[in-house]
Amino acid sequence: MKAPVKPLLVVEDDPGLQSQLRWCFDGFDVSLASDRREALAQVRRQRPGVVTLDLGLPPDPGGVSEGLATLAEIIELAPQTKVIVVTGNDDRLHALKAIELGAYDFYAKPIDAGTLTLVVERAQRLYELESENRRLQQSQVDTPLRGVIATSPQMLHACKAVDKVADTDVTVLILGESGTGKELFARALHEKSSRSSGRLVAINCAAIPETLLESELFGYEKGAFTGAVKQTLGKIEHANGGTLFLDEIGDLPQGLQAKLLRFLQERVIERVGGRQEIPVDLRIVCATHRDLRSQIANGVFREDLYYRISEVTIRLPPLREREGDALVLARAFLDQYNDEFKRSIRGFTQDALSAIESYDWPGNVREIESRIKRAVIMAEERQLSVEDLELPTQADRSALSLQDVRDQAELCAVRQALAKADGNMTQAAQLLGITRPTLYRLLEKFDLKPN
Ligand SMILES: Nc1ncnc2c1ncn2[C@@H]1O[C@H](COP(=O)(O)OP(=O)(O)OP(=O)(O)O)[C@@H](O)[C@H]1O
Repeated sequence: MKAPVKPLLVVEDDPGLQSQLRWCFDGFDVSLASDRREALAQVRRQRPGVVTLDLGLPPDPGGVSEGLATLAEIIELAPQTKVIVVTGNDDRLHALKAIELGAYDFYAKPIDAGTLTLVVERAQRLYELESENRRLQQSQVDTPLRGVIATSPQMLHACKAVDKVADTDVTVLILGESGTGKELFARALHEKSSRSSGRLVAINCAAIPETLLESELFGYEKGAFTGAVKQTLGKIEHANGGTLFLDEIGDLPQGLQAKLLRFLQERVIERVGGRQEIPVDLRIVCATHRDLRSQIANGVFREDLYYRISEVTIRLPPLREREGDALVLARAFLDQYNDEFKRSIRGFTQDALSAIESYDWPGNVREIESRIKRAVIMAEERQLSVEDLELPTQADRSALSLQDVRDQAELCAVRQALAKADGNMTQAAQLLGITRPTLYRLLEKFDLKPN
């Protein structure tokens, strides 16, 4: 079997060295570039694993400014590529500068083809290992559902549930806090189902005023109300043959709950202002962040509708309860936004990793995504820090300890009581509802004087 071609880019402006280097790397597909523009064009085209880069390039062949600028741009464009800079003899200073900028290694002229080949092969091996590693990491986080990134057992369980119900027609209720991925799951469920060639029509029951929601869902006939100038189909009819996603079902007004229940039981609708029963064949997926059972107990959600919409319930846990998912999501969003904004940020500082793991993520995946996106755009260093992510540091977190909060409240109350009682200990103790000895102990604790 033929070994795969390994693209290698040689950036060198000396024609003599170009022809020497063109043939000396066995097993590599060598391309040549003699200046920055050509080099970047080749990197874009070939995506080489390794680049050898002469630092003395035109228009500054006697210096290093052009070579270093080319290096910086190659790393920006292809952060995974290993760049070996070729320097003049005895030019350690610039070689070290290049390493600081992100070069993988350096090699001093005069060129010895055998030694340079060894350096290039070693770089290529590392490049391949890292690529393989990334591929493996990616396959570990790939779940059976498109677009869903997760490694925690809780989320893999939810993915499996989607897999099992996708091809049935059962009504699915997806529960979870805001930003946990309910809509993402609804879309994945639709795509996996036999109705995927039909449409997925989504409607947010909380975002549309009650007066409009009925006609949005069921459509209306011409003349049904002022402004109904032509017959209009509703979301339910639009979803015929596909899936209807009712987001925030817990906010569906009670009058419409009865109408939806009727549709679920009989699978026919009547447009607003119409008399005709229209059969509709679709699958319903609902989602809510509300606790429907307590809404039933409070009389705001119909129990019969609840049983209809929850033939299968899938719970998406909040991010703080998913073991290991925050880090996996953070890395995946970093890759995504590096690509999107053409940045080359290489991971997170150790403090940032700890902060990501220990933060509560009240906005769940939506919050982690937007924090990483903002940080990728704004960051000035090569790694994202706690400050870039605007997450609480260890110091902030300990300042919020319950004991500190209690102490602060106690201190404030004691000061107020002493001020009101004008330093009279008996009165202050009465105001606080404690004994005088306890008040004395508090004064000692906070190093306060009665007056
Ligand atoms: N496991 C995940 N992997 C990748 N992206 C995710 C994941 N979960 C959620 N997201 C992304 O997070 C964002 C919020 O997700 P989504 O809108 O599905 O949440 P939701 O639970 O429906 O929120 P809400 O209740 O506020 O409508 C979307 O951009 C979505 O793509």
